[in-house]
Formats: sequence, C-alpha cells, structure tokens
Amino acid sequence: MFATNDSSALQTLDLPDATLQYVPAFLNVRDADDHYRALCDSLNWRQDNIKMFGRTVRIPRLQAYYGDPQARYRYSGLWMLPQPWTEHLQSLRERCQSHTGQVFNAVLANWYRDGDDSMGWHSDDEPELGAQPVIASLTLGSCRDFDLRHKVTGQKIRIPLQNGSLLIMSGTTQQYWQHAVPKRKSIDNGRINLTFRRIQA
Ligand SMILES: O=C(O)CCC(=O)C(=O)O
Ligand SMILES: [Fe+2]
Repeated sequence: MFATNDSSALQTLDLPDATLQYVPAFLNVRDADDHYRALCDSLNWRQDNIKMFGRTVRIPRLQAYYGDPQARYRYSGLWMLPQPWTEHLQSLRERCQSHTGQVFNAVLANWYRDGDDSMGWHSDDEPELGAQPVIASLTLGSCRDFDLRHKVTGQKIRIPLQNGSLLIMSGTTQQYWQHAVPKRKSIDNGRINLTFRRIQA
C-alpha cells in the first residue's frame, strides 16, 4: 500500500484525489508514551455537546483546542476558541513544522480514553482552514484505525495509526474524502491525537 517499508521514513500513500504521507515512527514509542501521559495530565480537556439531527449529544471523546489568539473556528456548530499554547504543545508543533515545512497556528487535541471513544465520518473542510489545507496528525498512545472513504466513489481504506506516527493530509484530501476513527470494543488503553492546523485569519 505504501511506497516504502522503512518505518522512520516518510511513506506516500497512493490514493485518487488525496495526498497522504505517513511517517510510522515520527516519535519513538517511549517518547510517544511519555507525551501521552503528560498531555493527559496537563491539557485542559472538555467534553462538548454537539447538535446532530436536531438532538444534543455528548461527543464520544475529550477535546482541547490550543493556538494563536486569532485561530478561532467553527467545528460542528461550536466555536472553538484557542487556549494559549503550552510549552509542551509548542515543542511538538515545532517538530511537526520542521518536518513538514508548514506553519501551524492551532492544534486540536482529541483524547480517546478507550475503544468506546470514537470520531464519526467528517472532512476537515471548515472555511477557516482554506482550500486544500495541510493537516499534520500525531498519534500518541494506543494504535487506532483511521478509516477513509471517498465521497464520490465510496472507495474505503484503513490505516492503523501507530503510536508515535505522523499522518499528513494535504491537497484535495478533505475535498474528496471523509475520515473517521471507529469504536474498538477490545481496546482498553487511551490514545491522544493532535491535529496541527493553519487557521486563516
Ligand atoms: O484521531 C484522529 O486520528 C482523527 C482526528 C480528526 O479527524 C480531527 O481532529 O479532525
Ligand atoms: Fe478530522
């Protein structure tokens, strides 16, 4: 599926209408576990409600949003107002920036406490992200499946995002594909995912 098998190297995933790059061992597993535990304790996590089909439901995971003061955006009908960067998130942002050559001004953190927590099908296509956004997605903790589905053809693929990996989505990925993190009843351990983004002023 991927162009190379070297786990420290960048792998390009060849999918129609998408630009996806995967770095399986962006962080080593020990460092990734340390980051997971420190972020569980230090981020200001909240569980929001969203409106779905006219009903109010609690989202099945915890979230925390950090960034530059102007990096506010609407997400599932909620205004996400950034909390100021912590030193820890700043250092991870810098690593993702130097790897990708991109500038990110915000990060959405999702904490899947166990396999009951999940994220439904969506695209990261809010207008505040601009056309063809570059999103760098860092996985800390348990490996969880990341599913992608083409909006027109219905083609599906699954990428198990391993502990310490970085997935970079760019080009027309958000325009043509949705993604989701399905429930996994057998997983007891947690995962934090950090998606670094650039919000347009
Ligand atoms: O947890 C993940 O890997 C995906 C997170 C995601 O899709 C998002 O934050 O928009
Ligand atoms: Fe997303």
